[in-house]
Amino acid sequence: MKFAIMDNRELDLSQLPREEYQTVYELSLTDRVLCKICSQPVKLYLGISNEPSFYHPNHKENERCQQGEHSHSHIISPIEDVEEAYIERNGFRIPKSRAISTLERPKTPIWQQPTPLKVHSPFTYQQNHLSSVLGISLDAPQKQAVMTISGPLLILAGAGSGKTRVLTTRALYMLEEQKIDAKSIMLVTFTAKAAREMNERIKANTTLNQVQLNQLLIGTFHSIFYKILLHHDRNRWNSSHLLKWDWQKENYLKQAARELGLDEKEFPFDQALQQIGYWKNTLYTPEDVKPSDSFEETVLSLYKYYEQQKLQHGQFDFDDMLIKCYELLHDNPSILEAYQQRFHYFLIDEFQDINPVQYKLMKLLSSHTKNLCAVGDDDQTIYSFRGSTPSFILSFKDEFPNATIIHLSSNYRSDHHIVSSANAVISKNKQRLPKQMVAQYESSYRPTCFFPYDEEEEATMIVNDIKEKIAEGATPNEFAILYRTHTGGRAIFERFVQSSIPFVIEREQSSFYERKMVRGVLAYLQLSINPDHTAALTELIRPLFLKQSILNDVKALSILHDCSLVEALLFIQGLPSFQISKLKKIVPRISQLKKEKPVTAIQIIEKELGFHDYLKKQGNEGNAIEKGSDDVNDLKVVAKKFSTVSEFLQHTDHMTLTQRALKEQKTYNWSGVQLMTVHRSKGLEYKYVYILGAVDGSLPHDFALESARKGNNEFLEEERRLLYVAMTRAREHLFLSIPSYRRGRKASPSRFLKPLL
Ligand SMILES: Nc1ncnc2c1ncn2[C@@H]1O[C@H](COP(=O)(O)OP(=O)(O)OP(=O)(O)O)[C@@H](O)[C@H]1O
Repeated sequence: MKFAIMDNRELDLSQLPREEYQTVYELSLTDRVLCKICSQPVKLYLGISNEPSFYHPNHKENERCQQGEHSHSHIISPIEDVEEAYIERNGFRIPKSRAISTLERPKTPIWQQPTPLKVHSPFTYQQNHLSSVLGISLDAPQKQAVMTISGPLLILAGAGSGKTRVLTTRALYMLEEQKIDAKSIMLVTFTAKAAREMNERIKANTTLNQVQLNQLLIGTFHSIFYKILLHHDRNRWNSSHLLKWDWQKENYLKQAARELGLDEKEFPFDQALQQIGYWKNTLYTPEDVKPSDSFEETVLSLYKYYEQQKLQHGQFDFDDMLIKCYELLHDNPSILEAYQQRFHYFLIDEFQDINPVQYKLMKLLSSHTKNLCAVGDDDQTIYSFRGSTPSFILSFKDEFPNATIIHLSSNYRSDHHIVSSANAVISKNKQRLPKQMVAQYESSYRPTCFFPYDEEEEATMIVNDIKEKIAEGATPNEFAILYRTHTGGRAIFERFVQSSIPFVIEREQSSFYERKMVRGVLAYLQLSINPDHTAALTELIRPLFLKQSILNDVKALSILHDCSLVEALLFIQGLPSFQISKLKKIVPRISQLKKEKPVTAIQIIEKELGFHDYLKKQGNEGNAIEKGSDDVNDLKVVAKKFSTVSEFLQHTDHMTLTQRALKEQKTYNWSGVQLMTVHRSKGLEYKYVYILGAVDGSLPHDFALESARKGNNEFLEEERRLLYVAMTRAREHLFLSIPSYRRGRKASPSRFLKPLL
């Protein structure tokens, strides 16, 4: 049905501006929207596959009223309603009441049909000759990869081509057929999960007993090389000396910042830590670094201090596990020899993500036998910010001239249309080995783009689509929703919290509302409702450019003058005159904010209450990936859905507490729809995959576009690889969301998809 009544106003979906669909949808969930025919509550359908429409949850009622709407269509023609909605006064047409539907055609498209991606290459089935090795079926290149044991070997395994199957079968083949001593094999993975999986698969297929199996070394780089360090100096490398958490490292950086006279509250320490990690993983000591700008110059000073402090306190971090192990082996030939006597065969998974220190370690260890088998896909390098680089794959043949290179190019995971469109995307990268993945089957489904209005509607449409599919028999575990950055998952997380569908989110992820800038804006709103909100006042100190030490004065002043904490700001002594006049302007405005619509209140906070200046200052500090202004724009997208500040704050509190509770849960249920960043999805596969925000600015990320504008395409290529990884996670159904608006601004489809649209 296209018509409904809400608060005595008629809603006509052909006239309703698209930006209001989400609000009407949410109100329809609370029975505020009524059927035009029978006056019973109706819901708004907002999904992917069908056009939005009003419907009765009860099927019979729905049919009856639908027929009623058709037969009475002349009564409810939008034109007639338009006429009725106006009165003439002094020659002007004035609306009788504030109608939610506009009379002009909305500028945003009412509804755009989901569009399948154009797939240019037809499916040509090439039947692979499969044969069995130890009962595991393999195609010819897979088999060759399994059976090539001696010498350097690079297995270039495209997405879904059976890399994991090959690695585990290869290990089994070495143990079972070649009778190679388990002790002499080292298998390195990137994640503990991958290591566990390989272990289990090998265990399930081997005839070796547990003791023999335990001699096979399978682990992550960190676990393996940390064990070596521990073995050589248990005291020095005792885990109690490990700087495990970022906050521990940040403490050192903050100490250094204080000594350097940096404004501790303003500096992006997380970004600095990332930069230091990058230098360490590329084996750049503080002495080797040549800073390229003022930010790097500052970080270099912090880096020096950080390393000195660690040394003084006998501590180490995760990066040191690899660096110090490399130094140990490199500087002590006898120790290296001892390990070389034990290990003769080396297998490395996810070789495309190897960083210089990891590469050097493996090269050194395998230098005696050169039995180094690396499995990777240069198209899936997505960790360059940690120092990973595809260059080790690209130059493998130069490093090992007699290396065997095997290409696995059959994709067993995904349907032809998914493989073919992913091929079309990645083929535009320049820094890659040319190759094409070939699918093994074709289905009637096409990867599909759909066009929500914004992030909120995107989340609603996806959750409803999943509900429909579950009703048709799918299970929640078969779905994954992928986003570019953690903040990109905010709306979808909220929609899942409000739904009854089980879902799983990365556990360590903090709530969007706990981000620094968001906390800052919310503090104004919280103080507007409660001017004695101590935590909010603490947050407000930073955007007001006041010293944290002033907080105690403010508390004392509020007792002395018997006023609220906010009012006490006006009694602070000794401030420069510009700050006094600023506070005189800001303090009375804060209490008025609660009368505004939340989105208007945020605009006032930004423009009139000085938050914009604060943001600008933050923006200059080199935080390229996650800008504070983006967070504020995201917050405005949420705020738009609420009509009062207190409702909005209730929502933000509820979401923060829910996410905190998830984080703190002792037992965790891993079953449900998976919500994760694209980075996290690597190596995984799902029947249904939804990619959020396939628009410029999101995927590719803004910072990559910015970098490309300055002539550096490196990051843009990595963004394309991210999209490739995301698309190739899907087995049968792939949905790409192209919202018309993102962060409140008009968005355009990802440039990576343009050839396919
Ligand atoms: N020879 C084969 N016959 C049948 N199915 C296969 C074969 N090889 C791999 N597969 C299946 O293809 C899918 C992808 O395999 P796998 O996960 O090992 O790929 P991958 O190369 O690790 O993928 P990615 O790098 O994209 O994560 C799995 O479901 C696997 O069982």
